[in-house]
Amino acid sequence: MPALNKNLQKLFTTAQKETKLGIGLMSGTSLDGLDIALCKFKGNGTDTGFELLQFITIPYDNRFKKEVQQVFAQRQADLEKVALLNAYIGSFHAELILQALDKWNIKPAEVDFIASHGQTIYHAPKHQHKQPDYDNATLQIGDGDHIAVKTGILTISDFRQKHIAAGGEGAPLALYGDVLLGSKAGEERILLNIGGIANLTYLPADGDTSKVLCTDIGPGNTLIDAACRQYFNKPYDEDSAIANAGKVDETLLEDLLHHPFFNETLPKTTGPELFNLEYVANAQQTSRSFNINKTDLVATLSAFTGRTISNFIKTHFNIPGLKIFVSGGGARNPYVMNYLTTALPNAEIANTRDLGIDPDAKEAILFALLGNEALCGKPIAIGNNPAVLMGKFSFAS
Ligand SMILES: Nc1ncnc2c1ncn2[C@@H]1O[C@H](COP(=O)(O)OP(=O)(O)OP(=O)(O)O)[C@@H](O)[C@H]1O
Ligand SMILES: CC(=O)N[C@H]1[C@@H]2OC[C@@H](O2)[C@@H](O)[C@@H]1O[C@H](C)C(=O)O
Repeated sequence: MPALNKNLQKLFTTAQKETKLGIGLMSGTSLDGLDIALCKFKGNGTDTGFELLQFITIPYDNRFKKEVQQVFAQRQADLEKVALLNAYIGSFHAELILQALDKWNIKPAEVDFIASHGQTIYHAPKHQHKQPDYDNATLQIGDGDHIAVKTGILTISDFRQKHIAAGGEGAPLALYGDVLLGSKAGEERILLNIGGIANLTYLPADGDTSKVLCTDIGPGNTLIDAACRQYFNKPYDEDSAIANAGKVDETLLEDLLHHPFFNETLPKTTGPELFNLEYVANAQQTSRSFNINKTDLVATLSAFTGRTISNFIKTHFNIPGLKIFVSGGGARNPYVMNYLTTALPNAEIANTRDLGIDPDAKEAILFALLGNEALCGKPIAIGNNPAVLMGKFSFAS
């Protein structure tokens, strides 16, 4: 009988370990940096014991951001650049992981696995691309083999393709971790993540997973960031300084809200392919608000984020005793957070820190958890989402 490939032998041993050390990586649509979460897992599924041991966001420099922006969410892109970036981002992320491990005094050999999201460069759900011959599609780059070979650590990557292959839109994948880490019997909860795009997971008090809903809502920070980059030469509106100095243009705000995306059936996903400055320019044209000053524009876009999130929650989850736990960079945007508090007076709004989950680390933790499930979990049926284990395995040699 031929001998079992050594990688597979090691994989079996790793999968059966009582506790595992895993690194979760997230590089989101905001392109602010790489989130690296070092987590310890015991068990799997609803019995997952989890501890965040270390977390760091390593900011991207402007040169890297500009390179990725050349292809990010672009209908037309240089294919050579895509190929180069796929390898480059894998190697670059590996380098950042090694830097983080060195800082934390941990040897790569102590880490059982890396779960890497990669960098989304194009997200194309069918309701958005509308091409009859094609189904949902999404593309994340930053190849897993490069990470595995450069770090020497088993790497699990490209999680979204399985979700699409099994009938989903490839996102949000947050629901699997949100259900495992965020549910509490007797409490009606929403876990709201305000990243580039805002999404939420509804976790019912009775724990009935068929009632769980996880969906994108619309823009989180993406339009605010785009306007700050374009008109203020700033990566984002730090502490809402610009929005707080501006005045909301109600006519433009109303027009921004008129898009079929907001009436799509749930769950639905989106990205900066739709919510970009062209979207804003079109709304400005229809509402004849081209002349508003740029400070008012940032205020209006911030209100747009607050309005779409609060409208969504009011429409779908008008539930007494609702508790909302916020994560993502948008939780640091006071304008958006104040908007939500005012618009949702019946809900209690807190931070995921109250659940023991660092709000900046949440998405990286969720990918680490998906990696743990890929190694030793079972597919879980949640709502009408595909019951699948996701991720592709890359070995170091
Ligand atoms: N002090 C602050 N004031 C206002 N906004 C802030 C502040 N700190 C962070 N942000 C916002 O958070 C963003 C980063 O958020 P986050 O890291 O959650 O995004 P992401 O992970 O790229 O998004 P996604 O979940 O869409 O993939 C910044 O681009 C900015 O808009
Ligand atoms: C295709 C893609 O990268 N989508 C991201 C993005 O950022 C937020 C929102 O849009 C969400 O759907 C998703 O990420 C999170 C981590 C998710 O899958 O749950």
